[in-house]
Amino acid sequence: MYKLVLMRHGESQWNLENRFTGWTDVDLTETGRQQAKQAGELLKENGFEFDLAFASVLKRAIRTLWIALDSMDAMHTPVGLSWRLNERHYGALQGLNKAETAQKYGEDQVLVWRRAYAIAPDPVAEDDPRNPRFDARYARVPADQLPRTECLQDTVARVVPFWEESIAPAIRSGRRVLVTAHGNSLRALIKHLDGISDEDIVHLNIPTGQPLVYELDENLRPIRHYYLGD
Ligand SMILES: CC(=O)Oc1ccccc1S(=O)(=O)Nc1cc2c(c(O)c1O)C(=O)c1ccccc1C2=O
Repeated sequence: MYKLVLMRHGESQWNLENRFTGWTDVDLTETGRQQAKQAGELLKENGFEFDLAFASVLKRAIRTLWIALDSMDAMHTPVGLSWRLNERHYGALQGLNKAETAQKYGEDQVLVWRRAYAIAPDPVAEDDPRNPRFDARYARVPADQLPRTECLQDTVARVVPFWEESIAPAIRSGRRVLVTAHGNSLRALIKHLDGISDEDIVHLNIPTGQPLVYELDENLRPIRHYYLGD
């Protein structure tokens, strides 16, 4: 039996302001840092150790990992970063809060988007500064793979290959793996692991800063999962 630990980053500044964040590189709040520290302490108290950790290339996930590893006294753990673990790209919604979104697009459109699996918001324009192609951290990503908006289906389509190519092989080789990522990129991973339907996945909400432990059989099929600290 293998164990895999997933963790959503702690509270960020734009979580607090109820803004769509997506690929915007906002940092953790002090509360978010505390959550990461407590998660690390919980993992240590429960005897967890890791041989490898993964995170997105967004600082709120990386810092969550750093703080958790630090409180486990395990900052020597090798870390793999990938854009494929980034949060869902929210296109032109990035930066808007609840009022601005409703004002700009109307409540009806918001309700459609909330429940949709395969509908993406308006993309950021090619020359919009928010276009990932202008960000050095994505320089080595082929331009046709870089999103300017995403629906949840798009996020699943770019997270699952990372699972197949990087995370699953590490687990199969006997490494104990920790993944710190985002609400929708973890939804994508969990959808794949548990075989959750397109309709149901939009209702799955993963709490921030709480380690989620998956026990996997020899074929990496989930046997059970539980949150530490419950
Ligand atoms: C709790 C909250 O205030 O959520 C916000 C934050 C910013 C804008 C709108 C809202 S809301 O109150 O309409 N709720 C709200 C709104 C939305 C979503 C969502 O999950 C949600 O809970 C989406 O997933 C979502 C996904 C893709 C496009 C738009 C939305 C969206 O507009």
